[in-house]
Amino acid sequence: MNDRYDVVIAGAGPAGAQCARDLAARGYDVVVLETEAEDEFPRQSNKSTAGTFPSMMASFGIPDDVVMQYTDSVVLESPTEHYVREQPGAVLEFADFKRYLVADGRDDGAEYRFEARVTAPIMEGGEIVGVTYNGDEAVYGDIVVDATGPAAPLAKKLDVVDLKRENHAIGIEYEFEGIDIDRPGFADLRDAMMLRLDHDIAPGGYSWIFHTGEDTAKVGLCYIQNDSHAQYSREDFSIDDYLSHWLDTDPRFRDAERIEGKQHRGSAHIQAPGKLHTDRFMAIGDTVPTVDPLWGEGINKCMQSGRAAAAAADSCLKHGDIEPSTENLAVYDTLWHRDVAPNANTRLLMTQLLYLAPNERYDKLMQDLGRLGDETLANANNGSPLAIARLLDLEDIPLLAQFAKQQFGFDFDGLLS
Ligand SMILES: Cc1cc2nc3c(=O)[nH]c(=O)nc-3n(C[C@H](O)[C@H](O)[C@H](O)COP(=O)(O)OP(=O)(O)OC[C@H]3O[C@@H](n4cnc5c(N)ncnc54)[C@H](O)[C@@H]3O)c2cc1C
Repeated sequence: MNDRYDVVIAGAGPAGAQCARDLAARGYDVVVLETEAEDEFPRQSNKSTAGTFPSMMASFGIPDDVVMQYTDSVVLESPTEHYVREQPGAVLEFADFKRYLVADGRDDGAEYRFEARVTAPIMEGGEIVGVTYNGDEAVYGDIVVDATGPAAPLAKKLDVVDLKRENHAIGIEYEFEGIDIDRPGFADLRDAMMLRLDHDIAPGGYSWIFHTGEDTAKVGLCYIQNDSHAQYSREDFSIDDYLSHWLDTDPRFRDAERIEGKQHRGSAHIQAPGKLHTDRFMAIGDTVPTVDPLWGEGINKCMQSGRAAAAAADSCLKHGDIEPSTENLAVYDTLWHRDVAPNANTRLLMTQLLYLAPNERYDKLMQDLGRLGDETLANANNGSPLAIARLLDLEDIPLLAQFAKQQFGFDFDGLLS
């Protein structure tokens, strides 16, 4: 078996598989090492609700047959209010989507090795020249990419990422049938992706119902195990308990039944971007971490990061004599900050502020959104300070004070009294 490639990629998630597609399409020798077995792929890594938008489908040529349901709107819910935004989307069958990315990359010549668990970088002269997998097997490349998601075995060992425990977000989801998808008193969730801000259900996070057809939907929740979670959480409640509590108390689930085998679990780190690459090495997707902090949109972001890494690799490899050194791969960082996650730090602060707000403030936020309209939400979502300011009001001062104390250790109490 060949053990030398232009690029070695660890992990066949959306980020790694997209990076491989782009590199193979440009004619490079690329191998992807994936820890799971091919016949049941994806198993544990089948973790995503996979709600996405037409821009992702068009940019990456994703076919209709991996779509479970096209949607027309995104609904934001609070304990007693909701806000509907018309926005076309698609809920994918994540497993089909992952398998499609692998098959399409292979058609262009990408090589995949399944049951290949990457463990460590192989170093020569202080630079990574390959990786070991399954204990004593080795493969070498001019460039190595870590796309293993939160596992990040290479990026951690190379000190490219420092994933912090306090920034760890966990998520769980089941698929159901028998859901009352248009229940009086609630928003109509037909052809919708709904996100709910409600600390009784997801303390310091959010929950969701994504319609997948007729009376079926993906139902889940996630939260970051940080101060906001601690402030609103119940003692001894696990994430499974929160989901059970929601299912037991929301009338939309009264006749709902779980679809067997359709359970998804996963995690990601929600933290400020740091280093993304070093000599001969790039970290992409959730390894970095790339997932959008506010609404958990990871698929598009991760695939964009895979594309940016492929472009950076190409910019070195196509000339033959340009070393993939830290300096020469810096274009990856530039593309990441410009195209993949612009305003990442502002969005992170917004996220922390949002999840700190109490339930009553969420109700008011929905009313304000109804009044201010889609444009304010879209601009705030993109990190516009003006739009964010429009969504805040005088009643938020205590909240902002608490936020400042948590973030910067700055005590406003004296000023407010
Ligand atoms: C519950 C949940 C719901 C979500 N819902 C959405 C959503 O609706 N929309 C959206 O856009 N995003 C969503 N996301 C986020 C999105 O799924 C992730 O951001 C995305 O899957 C990350 O892609 P990735 O390729 O970086 O990593 P991953 O998807 O984590 O893929 C990593 C791959 O690497 C493999 N691997 C791991 N370790 C090793 C190793 N040592 N050696 C070799 N291979 C390894 C894994 O098996 C896996 O195949 C959700 C996430 C969760 C957890």
